[in-house]
Amino acid sequence: MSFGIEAASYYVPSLYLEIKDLAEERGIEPAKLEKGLGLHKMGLPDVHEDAATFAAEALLRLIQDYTINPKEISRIYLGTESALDAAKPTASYAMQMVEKVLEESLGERVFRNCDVVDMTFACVGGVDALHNALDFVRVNPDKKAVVVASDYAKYELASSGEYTQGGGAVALLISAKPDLLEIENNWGVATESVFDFFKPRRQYNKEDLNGAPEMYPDKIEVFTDEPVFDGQYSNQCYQDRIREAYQHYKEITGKEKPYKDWKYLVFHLPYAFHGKRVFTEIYSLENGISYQTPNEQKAVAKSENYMQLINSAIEKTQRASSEIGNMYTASIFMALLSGLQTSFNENEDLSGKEIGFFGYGSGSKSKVFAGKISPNWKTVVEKWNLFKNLNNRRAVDFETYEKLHKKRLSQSVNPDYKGFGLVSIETKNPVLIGARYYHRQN
Ligand SMILES: CC(C)(COP(=O)([O-])OP(=O)([O-])OC[C@H]1O[C@@H](n2cnc3c(N)ncnc32)[C@H](O)[C@@H]1OP(=O)([O-])[O-])[C@@H](O)C(=O)NCCC(=O)NCCSC(=O)C[C@@](C)(O)CC(=O)[O-]
Repeated sequence: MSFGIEAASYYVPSLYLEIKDLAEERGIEPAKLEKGLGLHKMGLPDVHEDAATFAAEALLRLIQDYTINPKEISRIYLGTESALDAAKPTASYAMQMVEKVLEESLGERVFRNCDVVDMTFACVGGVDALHNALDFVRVNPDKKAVVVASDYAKYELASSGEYTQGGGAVALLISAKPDLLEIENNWGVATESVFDFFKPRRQYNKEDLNGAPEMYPDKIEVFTDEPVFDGQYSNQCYQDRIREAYQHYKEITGKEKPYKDWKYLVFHLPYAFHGKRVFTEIYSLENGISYQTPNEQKAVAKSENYMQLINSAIEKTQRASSEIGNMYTASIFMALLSGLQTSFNENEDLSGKEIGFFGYGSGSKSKVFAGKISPNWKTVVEKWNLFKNLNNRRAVDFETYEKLHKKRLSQSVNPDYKGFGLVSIETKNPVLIGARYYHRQN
């Protein structure tokens, strides 16, 4: 029996900022961001959007595009590091929004008996959700589970993370009928507790907080959506963890150079070119290439053989990331969608081809695993129109971007938006303070 991804959907917010506009305002050479890191556009949530609306959009599309009976979904595991509450899972908000839409046709509370939970380990939380969902269907082959990865990657203005911002969600149906990708049960894992990127509770004066200061006492301890991070150290941790997880994968599978069998190498992409920049280490180890300095490592990236590997196995998986930016937990899945959509558009036959995955989450953990493309993969991909949809978004100017970032806008940039949106956050009723209310605009 085989297990894996039966169907997949995504949601990307409809606003974006051109990276060259950001570069100009911040005094950064655009070529560094475009040619050095592979960034072109940065996806941005509108005023009414957050990780819960992203997740709800992706979940609803999954159900509608593939005519799934929601009552057959036994579990919804949501990977996120943009949780809206420290107790009530973001998955419960997303589930409720979708239930409301389905109410008319299917009756109240279609997810009444569904087991819904969030999973958090920075960017690898979505892969953890996938891993657990697969374990669940392997034990219960007649059941289905949904994985949603949803995040808003936000950094402090003018920080080195600012140009990598992005957001959105990917939803996957996991079952014993893997029409898209069959996933094997071998998981290379590497974990080390480090402080490369994290979101601690921090104390603020209420006037320094974004949003609605009237909601808060004078001093408040909150989790903010902007991380504490050390960019170059986080790159090093990412490189170390994927090397260790890949080594572990080799040990448990007995495969000698597994990457050579993989049609696509799908990485967690904090920015488009990250995978190809860090994989030089594993590539060198596998091919007996030694280097002493960072510059010598960079030279490996320019070698003819490595360039060939990038062109055939990595470049197509980067394309969506260049248009969106970091999606944290959803980035690795969007990289998969990007590669498959490109192959679909180019009429390639991927049936039976193997794909290798390199997940990473700061703090830190990596998971390396692999899957095989199913003969039916095109029937899943034909619903996506990924690049067409990315071309239909609305550009905002730099001033609007900064206002959105500082939460200084009270009206949506796109007042005619269609879809899920936050309507209000309770500020008065003491037993409901902070409760979030959503609706769907048709
Ligand atoms: C990612 C960094 C560190 C990048 O940091 P940086 O300082 O912006 O860039 P850099 O110096 O590392 O690289 C710039 C590249 O542009 C090139 N360049 C320079 N100028 C030009 C030019 N004119 N024309 C063409 N190319 C140019 C330059 O040569 C170099 O390319 P290379 O040669 O090394 O391949 C920064 O953006 C950052 O701090 N980001 C936030 C943290 C982050 O994304 N870390 C990534 C690893 S950790 C991770 O992935 C987890 C995460 C972040 O997603 C969170 C989670 O798990 O939840």
